[in-house]
Amino acid sequence: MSERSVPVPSRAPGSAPAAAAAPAPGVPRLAARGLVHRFGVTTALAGVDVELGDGESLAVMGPSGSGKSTLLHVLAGILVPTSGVVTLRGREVQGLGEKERSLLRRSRYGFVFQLGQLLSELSARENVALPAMLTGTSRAEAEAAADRWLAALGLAGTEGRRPGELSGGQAQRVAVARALVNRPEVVFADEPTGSLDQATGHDVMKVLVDSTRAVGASLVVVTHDADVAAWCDRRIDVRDGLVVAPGSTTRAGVGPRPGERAGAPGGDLLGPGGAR
Ligand SMILES: Nc1ncnc2c1ncn2[C@@H]1O[C@H](COP(=O)(O)OP(=O)(O)OP(=O)(O)O)[C@@H](O)[C@H]1O
Repeated sequence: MSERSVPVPSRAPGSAPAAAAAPAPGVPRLAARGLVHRFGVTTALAGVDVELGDGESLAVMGPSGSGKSTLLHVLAGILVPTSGVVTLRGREVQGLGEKERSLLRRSRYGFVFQLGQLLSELSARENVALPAMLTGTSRAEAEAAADRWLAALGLAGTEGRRPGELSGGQAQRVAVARALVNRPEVVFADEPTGSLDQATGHDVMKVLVDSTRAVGASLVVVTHDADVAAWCDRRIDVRDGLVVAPGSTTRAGVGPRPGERAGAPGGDLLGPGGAR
């Protein structure tokens, strides 16, 4: 798809800019070397190396218990690895304190998890606005940005609804909007379609991949589903805490995505008449 066809909302005035400097040539956006993570006597990661380029999407596959979620949590600074190094644009982050890691996660990363992650007492608008408010954007500006994101992802008219009043697919689109409202550098998604039927999961993956790419973010997707992994530029397989099939390409650059007609414009997230 054409990146220009994705209607990315402009940044709200006064909203927190991505904290990143311009990327240094040859430095991966996110990288890990020799990651080991143990939970007591269980070794969840046994020495993982991984790199993620600017704007690249990476699927992490593997059987249950192989270490996929642990890898995502360590890459995202949710967990501190037992040993090994994680760098964001060349800067080590695994040694940061909890407060700094929390700030890093809020301001430079976005997260999409399985269904049920939205705050049930808040409206769709408030759920999306929250990360912007947590990084210093005023409520009015954050909610205006939230409305733009919801409209861009095909959810105009649902702003005031609570998660319980949304379909599963709509709720995951709200989650994608929430992950992107701060224009993160990396989006981490753990089984983002895990609770959805195949057709709805396809729609959510399309929105996730297209909109993440449109803001220039890189994407890590943990999944059991090869169809979900096929949306990503690259795939790694994790077994027993090790990467066993690094770098196999699942979608050779420009080929149509699953279910997408060859030659069809892929990025019309707004539907007919919705582009601005
Ligand atoms: N908080 C924890 N405490 C103890 N052991 C844990 C914890 N989290 C994960 N583990 C163990 O670490 C290993 C890797 O778990 P992880 O959740 O990363 O696997 P996974 O590949 O994501 O699995 P699934 O696909 O089932 O979600 C497993 O043996 C798991 O039981």
